[in-house]
Amino acid sequence: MSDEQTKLGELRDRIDGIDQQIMDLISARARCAQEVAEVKMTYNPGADVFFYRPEREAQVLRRIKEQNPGPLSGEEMARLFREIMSACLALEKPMHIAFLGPAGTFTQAAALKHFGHSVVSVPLAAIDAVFREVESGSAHYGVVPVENSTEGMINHTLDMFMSSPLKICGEVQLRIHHHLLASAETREGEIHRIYSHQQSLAQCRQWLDANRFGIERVPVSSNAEAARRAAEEPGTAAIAGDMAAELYGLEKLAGNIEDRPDNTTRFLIIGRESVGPSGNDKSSILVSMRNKPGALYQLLEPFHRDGISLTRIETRPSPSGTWAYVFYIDFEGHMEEPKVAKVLAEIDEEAVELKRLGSYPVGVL
Ligand SMILES: C=C(O[C@@H]1C=C(C(=O)O)C=C[C@H]1O)C(=O)O
Repeated sequence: MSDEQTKLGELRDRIDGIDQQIMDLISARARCAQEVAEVKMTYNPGADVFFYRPEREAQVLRRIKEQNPGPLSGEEMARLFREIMSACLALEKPMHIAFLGPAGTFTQAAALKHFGHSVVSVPLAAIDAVFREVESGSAHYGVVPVENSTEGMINHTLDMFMSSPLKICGEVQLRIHHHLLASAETREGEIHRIYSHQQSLAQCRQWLDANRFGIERVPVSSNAEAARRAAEEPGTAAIAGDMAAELYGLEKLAGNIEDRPDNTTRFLIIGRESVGPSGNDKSSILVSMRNKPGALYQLLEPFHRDGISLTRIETRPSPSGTWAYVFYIDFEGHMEEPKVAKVLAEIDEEAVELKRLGSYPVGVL
């Protein structure tokens, strides 16, 4: 045996030993999580016990990122632990997660990034269908897109909160990389039409103008639908992400064609239960004010006075009348914090309506 082979043999023996230890430890962890579930059931007999605790999971992942010794990056280590927690939780009851489908959308990628792969992900055709599925209890949680760094807010999602009783339970951000995709049978020169979702066409507008000028762009209901069509219709291409490319067996003609390299979409996790404080939280509210001078100032002043940072404010037309507005506001902090509770109580006195959409951990992954 050569020196190289001897050394490799030793290292592989060590890896085998370490793998055995990792497996034993993961199994011990899984048994602990099972015991947590038993304790929750014992102390809440007959209740519909929520095993999943978003604030606790956020704390676990944050600690992993902070204490990770390397050489793996904190993100990578947290991703591995995300999957371990997901598998442990699924021992009790795999969660059903409704998302804006079809299979292969960025929303599905966001759902799996947030919950890990040991969930049942349920594709639905529209944002309001995702809300209904969670409201009815058919799904435990839902995942919907809310804003994109290039294209702005997804108004349909914001407007759903005006009428829905659901809470925001979490957020997850996903870097969005778009590719120009076609089936193996389609040659580049034959492409006469490019399918994609409206948002994605907008996110790649400059690239398309510079590189595929004059080719028809056809908006469809999702990127996954675009990929499905490109797979079926010769002479067409799709703009979509890796998941859709893989699902429909498409080849990449050009990769990462989004105009802005930091192109990111933020998704919300919606559920029926409020989430407790995790130590690093955000909150969202909807407020409608009386239409009088200084109304917006009056709304924002208490936040400023108490040093609460707003992370987003968005204006939407109110469903109740022409030229009436509803403000959608995200800010730092949890509604159970006294300072936040005080500001919200003040706003409640002045507002026509204040709807608390929820407090939730700042996205960790
Ligand atoms: C174990 C618990 O239940 C679930 C599983 C977790 C885990 O595997 O670490 C964390 C939070 C919950 O989603 C718990 O509440 O601590």
